[in-house]
Amino acid sequence: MRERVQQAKRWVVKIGSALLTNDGQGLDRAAMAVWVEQLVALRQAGVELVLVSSGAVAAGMRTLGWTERPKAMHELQAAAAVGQMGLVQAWESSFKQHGLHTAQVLLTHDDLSDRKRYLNARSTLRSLVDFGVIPVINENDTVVTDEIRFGDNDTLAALVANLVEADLLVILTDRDGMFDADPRNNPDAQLILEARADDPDLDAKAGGSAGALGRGGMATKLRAARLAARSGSHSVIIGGRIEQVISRLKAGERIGTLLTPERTPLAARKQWLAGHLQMRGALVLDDGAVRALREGHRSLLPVGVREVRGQFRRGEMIACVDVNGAEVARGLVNYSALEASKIAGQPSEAIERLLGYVDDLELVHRDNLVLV
Ligand SMILES: Nc1ncnc2c1ncn2[C@@H]1O[C@H](COP(=O)(O)OP(=O)(O)O)[C@@H](O)[C@H]1O
Ligand SMILES: N[C@@H](CCC(=O)OP(=O)(O)O)C(=O)O
Repeated sequence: MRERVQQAKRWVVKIGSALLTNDGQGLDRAAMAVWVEQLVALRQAGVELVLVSSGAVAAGMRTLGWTERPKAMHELQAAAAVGQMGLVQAWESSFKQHGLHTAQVLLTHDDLSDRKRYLNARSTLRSLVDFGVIPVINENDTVVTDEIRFGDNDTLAALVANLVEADLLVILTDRDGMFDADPRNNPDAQLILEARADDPDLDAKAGGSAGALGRGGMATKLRAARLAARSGSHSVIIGGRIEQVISRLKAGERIGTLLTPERTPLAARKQWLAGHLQMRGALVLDDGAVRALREGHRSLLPVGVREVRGQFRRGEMIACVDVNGAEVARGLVNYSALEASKIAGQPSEAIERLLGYVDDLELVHRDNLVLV
């Protein structure tokens, strides 16, 4: 089972508040340096990495000299604004010692529920990863209202795992993993080493609320693992203070709690694509493009499109049909109908000249394409 962890090519690593701030005593830079060392080694082993870092509120509280987590939203938001500064500075300076750079990405719920913003966030994160930069993500606490909060970064991390199509979500927390009862009240609780994410028996075990600093507790971590499993990602819930935790996970050691999905990432994503979206229009492909999709399993480039039918926006679902109107594939389109009609039949290098900008070189990326 642990070979899936070893083989995972794209990791999202989430670090909780309690862990990062050494139970509220301010950012634990020494611990951060140790994780960074291991994360750098992961990168060197070819793993693509996205970090989700909590701790803004906890770090801000410390800076402002507050000892108790405030309840009022505006106070929490103020603390987050103060704390986020130190948080990203600490990550940047730690990665910089290894010659790597970080990028701050602050997201709200709206950014991931709107298709267009979702695609934009996805391209930006992918580009950052391609440039060798480590995205450090947190919720945009200073602007969110109650209705649009993720609230806990476990959920945010799972949605990021969906967004970047990660094969592994690692949730680092202050316990060794998920136990069969809350270890705060049950000294005999046993660590769960492996389980199916969708196992209903887990719900009763992941009870209890969060610690004094975190927001989620184990229930949100379980929910996060289930969300990540929907796009085929494995999750590990594990203690961030375990010695060499990340390197040992990478080496396949059976530590922490591994929660497995029922399907592989691509199959899960494509099933979602095939079943869950309404078709908004169609692209008529020439024979070469039909072959490239069917036989080469390639992305659809504008050059192979003869005609654009219907009205659609970036991120919506369209059908790809051959010249006789027979459906070849369906997928999420990277350009609106108007933009698509301007670039249809043209090489991808011409997109910038024709539109004045380039979102993607493909009209439909093969990861977002299902053959029918
Ligand atoms: N079954 C369980 N196994 C492990 N921890 C649990 C369980 N149920 C509840 N918890 C509690 O969840 C806490 C971790 O959640 P939280 O405080 O939100 O941490 P983080 O800041 O890492 O997100 C643990 O300290 C633990 O007391
Ligand atoms: N965005 C918040 C994190 C929310 C939170 O507390 O998350 P977590 O500690 O992961 O349960 C912050 O940076 O303080």
